[in-house]
Amino acid sequence: MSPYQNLEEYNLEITDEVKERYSSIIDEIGEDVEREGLVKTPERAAKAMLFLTQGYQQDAAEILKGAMFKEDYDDMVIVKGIELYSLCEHHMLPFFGKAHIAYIPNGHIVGLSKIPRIVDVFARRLQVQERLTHDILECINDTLKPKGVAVVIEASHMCMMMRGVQKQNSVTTTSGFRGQFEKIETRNEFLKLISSDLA
Ligand SMILES: Nc1nc2c(ncn2[C@@H]2O[C@H](COP(=O)(O)OP(=O)(O)OP(=O)(O)O)[C@@H](O)[C@H]2O)c(=O)[nH]1
Ligand SMILES: [Zn+2]
Repeated sequence: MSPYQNLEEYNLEITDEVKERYSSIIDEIGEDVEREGLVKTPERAAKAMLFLTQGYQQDAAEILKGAMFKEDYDDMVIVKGIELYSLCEHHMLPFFGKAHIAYIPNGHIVGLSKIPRIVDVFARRLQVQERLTHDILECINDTLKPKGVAVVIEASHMCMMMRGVQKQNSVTTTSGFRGQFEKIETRNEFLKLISSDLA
C-alpha cells in the first residue's frame, strides 16, 4: 500500500528521493555533479526512471474493461508490430522490440488501442521478457475471457549488446498461447499472419 494520498504527491516525493540517489551514483562514478551539464541530470534521470516504471501505478485490467464492447465477431483479431520498450530486471538496462497479439472474441471485443496500452503497462516495469509475455497473455485471458489469446514478443536486450556477452544481433522470441491457440492449426494460422513481421 502506497504511503501517499495520491499519484501527484507520490511522484513529487519519489522523484526527490530518486534524484538524491542518482546524485550519489554520479558522484561515485567520479563525475562532478555540480558541473553545468550535470546539474539537472539527477532530476532528469529520476523523472525518466519514474516514467519508464509507471506501469506499477497502472491497472491493465481496468484499461481493458474501459473499452469492452458486445459483438458477435468470432474470428481472429490480430494487432501486430506493437513496439515495446522495457527494462530488464537483472541490469535495469533496456530491452526493446515488438509484440504481436491475437485473440478470438467470445461475445466481447476490446477497443484496439487498449492492446498496445496494456503492453506499455506491463513493459514499464522491471521485467524479464518471459514474464512480460505472460503478464499480457493472462491479463487479456482473465479480463476479456476470449475463446483464445496469443502473444509473441521479439526483443533485443541492451544488457547482451552493450556489455556482458556483447552480441549485437541476437533477438529473443517468447510466446504464450491460451484456449483455441493451443490447437496447432489456429496457432499456425496466427504465426503465418504475423510471419512478415517476424525477425
Ligand atoms: N531469461 C531471461 N534472461 C534475461 C533477460 N534479460 C536479461 N537476462 C539474463 O539474465 C542473466 C543474469 O545472469 P547473471 O550471471 O546473474 O548476470 P551477468 O553476470 O551480468 O551475466 P552476463 O550478462 O552473462 O555477463 C543473464 O544471462 C542475462 O542475459 C530476460 O528477459 N529473460
Ligand atoms: Zn539485463
